[in-house]
Amino acid sequence: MTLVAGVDSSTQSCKVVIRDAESGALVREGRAPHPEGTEVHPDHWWTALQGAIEQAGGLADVAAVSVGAQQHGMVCLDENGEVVRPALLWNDTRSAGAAADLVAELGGPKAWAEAVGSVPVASFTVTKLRWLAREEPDNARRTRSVCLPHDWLTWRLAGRPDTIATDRGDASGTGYWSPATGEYRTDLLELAMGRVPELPRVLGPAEQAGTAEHGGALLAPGTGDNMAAALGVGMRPGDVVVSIGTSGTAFACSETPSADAAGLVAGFADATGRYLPLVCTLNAARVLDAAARMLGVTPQGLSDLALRAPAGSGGLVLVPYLEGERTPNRPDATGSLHGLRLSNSSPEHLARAAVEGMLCGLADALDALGVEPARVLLIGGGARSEAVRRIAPTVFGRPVLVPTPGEYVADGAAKQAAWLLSGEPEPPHWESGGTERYEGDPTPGLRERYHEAAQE
Ligand SMILES: Nc1ncnc2c1ncn2[C@@H]1O[C@H](COP(=O)(O)OP(=O)(O)O)[C@@H](O)[C@H]1O
Ligand SMILES: O=C(CO)[C@@H](O)[C@H](O)COP(=O)(O)O
Repeated sequence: MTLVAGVDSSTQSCKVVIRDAESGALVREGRAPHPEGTEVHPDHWWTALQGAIEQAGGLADVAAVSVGAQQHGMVCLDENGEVVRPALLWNDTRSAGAAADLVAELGGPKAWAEAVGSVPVASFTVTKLRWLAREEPDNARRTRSVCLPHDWLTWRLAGRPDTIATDRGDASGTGYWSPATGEYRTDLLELAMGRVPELPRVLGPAEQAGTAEHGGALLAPGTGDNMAAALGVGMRPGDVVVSIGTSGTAFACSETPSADAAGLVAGFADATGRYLPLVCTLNAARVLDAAARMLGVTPQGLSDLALRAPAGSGGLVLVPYLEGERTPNRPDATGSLHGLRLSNSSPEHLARAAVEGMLCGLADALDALGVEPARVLLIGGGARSEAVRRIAPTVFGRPVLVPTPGEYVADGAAKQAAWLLSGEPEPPHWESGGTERYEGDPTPGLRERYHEAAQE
């Protein structure tokens, strides 16, 4: 049996799956937590990766490895390859002002959408580099090269060779690489930083990034976590995937690049050579964590409570902007409760309002994609909640399919590794565990009440 490993180095944790390259059967797996915070030293990702690999029984018998990771994070390296400062993550909003400045300086949102497929908000790497140049000029001067979380981990697995590699998917989240042309826009980096640091080489979908320093496994290009999830879940044309992790994302696959001047849809590339229009919110699974904490219950307890309350939570609306928000672009917003009455002042109503509020944000994300999906697939840690699975169709106004709970980002990375080994033109097709279908009547007035509350 030839084994491949896939890594998901996402916001909250690192997961490793080891699968049979031929059938995709799961052989072993491991995981380790990441520290809290929106600014994290990459060494923590490396430590977690080592822990997860060890728990998964090591990589000694693995033929190829691929790393999927959280998108956008700014990793700055000095002339010796040392990390200049802790990475600013995708959910760090301190560069919101820099984003607004950059958008204005290039001539507005349309100019950015045409240049790189996306209008940058604080999540995008380019805005973090502008923030660095303005707020930490010494660190900006010491920065010789800039890369992303998955690029850095792949480079570390390779034993820190002279060059760093990335892929189309993750490059498309920088704000200085164009999915439409497949080229870096170094003029935009110049605009952000006043100079152009060294950048990773952008590999094709099944191109080799290197060889692991220990054990000699081949290293596949890796990609951003959403692109890896698309591959892992076996996305088909017409599918929309809604992922409820630390971020909430809704994405479709497309044969052509997109450029939304309204700035809601990020025009990413995917991990197969195609495109991945995507809408991202900052507030997803952690809204449920916060609600469970406030109510003093476990995630299971929150789900039980939410399912005991009436649809629409008796008019109670929770606007879930606990970390500010990215879509809509409201980096300084906070969460709020609306419509509180004696009749809905119960743990059950609050639990349901948290689930419904979080899902209303994702329903808007789904709508913003502007596609009529043939299937909506629900994945990510939050989809493990029974309440989320049962309430989602009543908020989205359409049935949802929930694949067997699993680590679809790590699985997609494992598929990339198997693809590299196969040398085939398309990634391997592995049998999936099937999906469970959830249906429910749309809740009257829910999204209207949410929109009214979110605008206050
Ligand atoms: N049964 C559950 N019910 C509700 N939330 C859950 C459940 N299991 C996991 N989660 C949540 O999923 C989140 C982690 O999801 P994950 O997709 O792994 O995130 P990320 O990829 O951003 O690190 C956590 O916030 C966790 O609380
Ligand atoms: O910023 C985005 C997408 O543009 C996020 O989706 C990050 O890629 C983090 O993902 P998770 O840790 O929530 O999976």
